[in-house]
Amino acid sequence: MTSIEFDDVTHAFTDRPVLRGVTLELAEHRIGIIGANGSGKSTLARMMNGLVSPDSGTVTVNGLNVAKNKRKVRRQVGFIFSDPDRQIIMPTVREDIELSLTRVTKDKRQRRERALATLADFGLADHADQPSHTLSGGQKQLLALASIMVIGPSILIADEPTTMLDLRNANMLRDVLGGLDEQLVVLTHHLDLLADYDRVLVLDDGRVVADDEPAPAIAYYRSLMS
Ligand SMILES: Nc1ncnc2c1ncn2[C@@H]1O[C@H](COP(=O)(O)OP(=O)(O)OP(=O)(O)O)[C@@H](O)[C@H]1O
Repeated sequence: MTSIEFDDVTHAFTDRPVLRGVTLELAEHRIGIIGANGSGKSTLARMMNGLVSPDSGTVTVNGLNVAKNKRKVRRQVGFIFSDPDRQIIMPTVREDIELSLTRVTKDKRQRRERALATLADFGLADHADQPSHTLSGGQKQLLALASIMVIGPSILIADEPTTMLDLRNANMLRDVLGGLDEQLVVLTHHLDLLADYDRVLVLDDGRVVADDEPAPAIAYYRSLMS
């Protein structure tokens, strides 16, 4: 069982407060975070793997203070963004997965075997030797996800993972994310994505203003935006 805890976390960029005393314990399997542009969602998410550190308060992941244990935490917390091109590094699809696997095994043959098995798991088996930049947007996002999951994180944070995808690919990614056993935290403006999640938080101006099941949390957000 994984857990992410925020204890009275504040943060400001230059002088502008972005998070204002956030206290949370996130232990559910699938959690959504919604809120207006600039409400602080990405900042909150980036604190979960040490990309941003709090000005005051603490963030703890599986019992580890993130600010003091960034390396250990990053092995446990995977992160995907809207734009998979930010995460795809190698010329071919298989090589990209193999690069991630250098963190897991030194054995080249094992890396190749595991890369091919992972590509099959993520529906990319037929694309193993394709140049990564020629994949469709949906396939690129699957590759970015596969490259993260192959390292074996216990938590996945997805920051607007469907923003660049058409409806078919967004639905496909929703299903792939929904099938993961790992704890999942998704930030999104695609509210439908969260319909069967366990918990949805609404952020507004750096504060958690609703924390509920998806339907009431989304209804609250809609009322806030109207
Ligand atoms: N590196 C930075 N330097 C300065 N200001 C920043 C930085 N990162 C974020 N901000 C500011 O912090 C505020 C919160 O940004 P954040 O990205 O957390 O919001 P968000 O809720 O994820 O927004 P969106 O839905 O648009 O992605 C915004 O006003 C943003 O301009």
